Amino acid sequence: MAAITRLRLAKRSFFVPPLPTRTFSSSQVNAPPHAAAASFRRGPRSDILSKRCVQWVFLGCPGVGKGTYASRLSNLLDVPHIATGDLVRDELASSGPLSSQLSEIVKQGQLVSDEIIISLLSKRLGAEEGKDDLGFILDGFPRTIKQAKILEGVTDIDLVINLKLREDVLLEKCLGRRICKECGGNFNVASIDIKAENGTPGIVMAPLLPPANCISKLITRSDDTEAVVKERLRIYREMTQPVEDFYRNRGKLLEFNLPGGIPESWPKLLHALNLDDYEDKRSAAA
Ligand SMILES: Nc1ncnc2c1ncn2[C@@H]1O[C@H](COP(=O)(O)OP(=O)(O)O)[C@@H](O)[C@H]1O
Repeated sequence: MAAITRLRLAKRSFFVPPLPTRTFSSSQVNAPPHAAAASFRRGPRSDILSKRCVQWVFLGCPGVGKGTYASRLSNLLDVPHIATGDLVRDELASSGPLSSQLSEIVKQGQLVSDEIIISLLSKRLGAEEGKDDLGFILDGFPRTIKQAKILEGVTDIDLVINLKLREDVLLEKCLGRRICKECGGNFNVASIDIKAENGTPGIVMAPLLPPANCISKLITRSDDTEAVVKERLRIYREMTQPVEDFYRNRGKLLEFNLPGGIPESWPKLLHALNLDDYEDKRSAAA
């Protein structure tokens, strides 16, 4: 566990103050920008456009799109995206000392022990040592109250983005997930088109299809079967939902109801984070 103290990254250029909890949904596009994100605007222009530090966490059920949006934000803000699910899968693929133990746990949709996850995370953070301390975007960690407390003991998290989507859609999205075994690209063949009913809004999410050269190389995650996804959702409710309360009570939780697929959700997420013109400003400053 000592190695996780590497997470104590220096906050250099930016401080994001604690923020009130609020829910952002598609119907609230015109709501005032998120309090934490508002500090982006308050910062001097040089801070906005040059290197800055974020220490953010993505929470959300399996299939909600944590990896997709965390990776997009990581590219936009130029900070490392650290996904513990990827660390587990890399360890499995490397046939390292933990792989046979991990294989059974992951196949059944169970959580890996806190000790193993922290050891994998510490190893990954070790790879960042010596690089600019720009912060990080964590995806898939913390997933238990114990992990959240360990993280709190070693560093300050500025913001926790809690992505939300209805459960029937989560299942469809997990079952539609495909990965190209050659380029590592993530795709989704599920086509979601649920009509509005009894006051519940409908939702449309177009498939994210692979390019022609990936089609013959697509694989499915071993834990993306219906039975295992349902178990992962159950475990999320039991073990990870309390982590939402942990951050809600600390005023750090931004709830974001995904209004649809990437083309609809991405600009709204940027708006909720008060980052909607960040891309333009960055290119203009380049
Ligand atoms: N923080 C964590 N604690 C325990 N197990 C984890 C953690 N992160 C990932 N795992 C393991 O890796 C698997 C895949 O994780 P991830 O890709 O984040 O899945 P999901 O699509 O369910 O969000 C999990 O089902 C779990 O077995």
